[in-house]
Amino acid sequence: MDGAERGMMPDPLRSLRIALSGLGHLIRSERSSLWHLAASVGAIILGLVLQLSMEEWRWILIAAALVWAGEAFNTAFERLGDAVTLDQNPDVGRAKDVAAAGVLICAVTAALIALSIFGPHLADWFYRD
Ligand SMILES: Nc1ncnc2c1ncn2[C@@H]1O[C@H](COP(=O)(O)OP(=O)(O)OP(=O)(O)O)[C@@H](O)[C@H]1O
Repeated sequence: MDGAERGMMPDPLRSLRIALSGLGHLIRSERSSLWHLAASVGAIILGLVLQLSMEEWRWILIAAALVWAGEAFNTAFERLGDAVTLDQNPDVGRAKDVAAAGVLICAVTAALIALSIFGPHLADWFYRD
């Protein structure tokens, strides 16, 4: 196998490194990522305090992943839009608006999931005798 063929082989470590570098860029460059980070850490702490079940943790994991993935795709669209043109362009503007709508859908869904998991626990905690 020559060098070129080896270059064609999938390298899971390289792919992981690239993905982590993208995640680093997401956290450093997007202010909203800090809110997602705070919300994720907050949900983990609250989940530990309220002693969530395994099933409930699964839903919290899905909710957090939904928001992070939505934000990642939105940021990717923003970068691609900016690479196409920094001038005003209705198609770029519309693409960014639609990507932002995707984030909103993910965030609202995640908030509803979190409410349905934490709500009953918090109600029990507040109203117990
Ligand atoms: N090149 C463009 N042409 C037309 N409209 C644009 C363009 N770039 C941005 N816009 C408009 O401005 C909005 C905000 O775009 P921008 O790239 O500033 O993202 P943002 O929402 O500020 O991103 P974030 O806060 O997540 O970094 C877009 O949703 C779009 O309506």
